[in-house]
Amino acid sequence: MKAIQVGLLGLGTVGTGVVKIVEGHQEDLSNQVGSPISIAQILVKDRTKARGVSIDPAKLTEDAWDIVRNPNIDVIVEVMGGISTTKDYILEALERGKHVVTANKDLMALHGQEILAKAREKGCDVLYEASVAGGIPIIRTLVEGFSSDRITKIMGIVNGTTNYILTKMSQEGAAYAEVLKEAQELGYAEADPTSDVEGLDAARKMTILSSLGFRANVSLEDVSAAGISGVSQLDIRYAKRLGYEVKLLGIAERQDDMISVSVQPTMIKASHPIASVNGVFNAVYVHGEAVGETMFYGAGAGELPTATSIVADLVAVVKNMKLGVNGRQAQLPYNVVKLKTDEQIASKFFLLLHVEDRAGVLAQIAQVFSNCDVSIESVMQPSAPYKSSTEIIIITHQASKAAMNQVMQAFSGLSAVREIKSVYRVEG
Ligand SMILES: NC(=O)C1=CN([C@@H]2O[C@H](COP(=O)(O)OP(=O)(O)OC[C@H]3O[C@@H](n4cnc5c(N)ncnc54)[C@H](OP(=O)(O)O)[C@@H]3O)[C@@H](O)[C@H]2O)C=CC1
Ligand SMILES: N[C@@H](CC=O)C(=O)O
Repeated sequence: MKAIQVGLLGLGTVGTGVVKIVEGHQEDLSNQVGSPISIAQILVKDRTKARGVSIDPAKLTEDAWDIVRNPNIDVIVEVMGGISTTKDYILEALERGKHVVTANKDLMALHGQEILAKAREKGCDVLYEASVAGGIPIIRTLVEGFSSDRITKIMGIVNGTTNYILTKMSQEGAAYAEVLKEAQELGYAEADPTSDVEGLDAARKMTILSSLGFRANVSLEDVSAAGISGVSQLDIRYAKRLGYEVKLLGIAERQDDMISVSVQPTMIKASHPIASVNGVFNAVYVHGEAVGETMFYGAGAGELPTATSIVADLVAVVKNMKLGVNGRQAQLPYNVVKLKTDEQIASKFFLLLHVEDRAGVLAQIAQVFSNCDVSIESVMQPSAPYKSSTEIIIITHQASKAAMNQVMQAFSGLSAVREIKSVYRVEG
């Protein structure tokens, strides 16, 4: 039985997990696909570096082209990261008839359509389950499990690093910078963690999920993104007091042919199942017209959870090879959708304001909301232990983003409002 030859691009956190699972589960994998799977060559930056697995040094190369151009390699597993050069390797591998499995959301969010078009042309598979939500099989679920339904909402915690940070801030009062360092040490964060904390990693994942879920050509520029670097301990404490948790949520909504996709720190009702998703765990809530509410949960980052998705894709590729049906999964989006305007995007909002401590201020503030057609659900003036009488919290009823922008603008010209400390979308 001829072994399937795999070329592994990258032997970091995820690549090491791939080697462990392919080697540790060899018998089971081979029984499933009908051939042994062999990791024949591995790309690294530095061949002399100590590795977390024992590797025959003869398999290591520092030149990606050695692998991409090797005629004996059947499947390329790309876990090196990067965009431009990595895209060249993948396109060349496809040109040469090799199948590709990747965890690279940056690449798939930016150049997915081009890569999938090449895969179709060449009759090759490009599978990327690990690119979103680590060990949760959410891509397969959206593409296959929901093929019969029309998805109207995808809402999720899709970045493990930021969820780890927010959880530690919320449960242990830990300092942001310290926990970020921990998340890096645990192998959760991106090479440049700015993309985690500023919401770009989640935005890339939401681009992928909304394209697949809505079967539409959503691009990264369509996704508005904000991260967690401005979330304070005070915000988290007030959220808790009001019965909410602060989570970095990706939210994609569709109504007929109009969509909106965003990533932002959000206050979610503590009773919503997503509010109790903690640590490096991710969860994706999907609402379909027919199925109603569903939710998927699991580890969103880390060596073995991510490698599980990679190796599952590898198994799918090899099964397709046996059936001679590679390339059929690379379906291109066919729905033409338009982006909702700020007038059409609605949610509840939380505002923490620093206001002048004098009579009549609340009436002035209420007048601004009323002028902008935003109705107020509740107002709270925190008492001890949050005893500054100059802080007020307002939660609105559903309001459009455009109307809230008008409120903000009006506050910036109102001396009664000294500072807009925080504004959050509210869900649940
Ligand atoms: N970490 C996680 O939990 C998850 C990561 N991902 C994605 O998986 C991919 C890999 O992530 P991760 O394993 O964490 O990254 P690491 O930084 O841990 O590993 C990257 C690996 O690629 C090698 N490499 C990088 N650039 C080059 C290059 N130019 N030439 C040769 N080798 C190179 C490195 O070599 P060397 O070891 O010699 O430095 C290293 O082995 C990324 O796209 C990431 O976004 C997706 C889901 C979860
Ligand atoms: N940095 C990412 C890794 C997985 O995609 C995360 O924290 O979710």
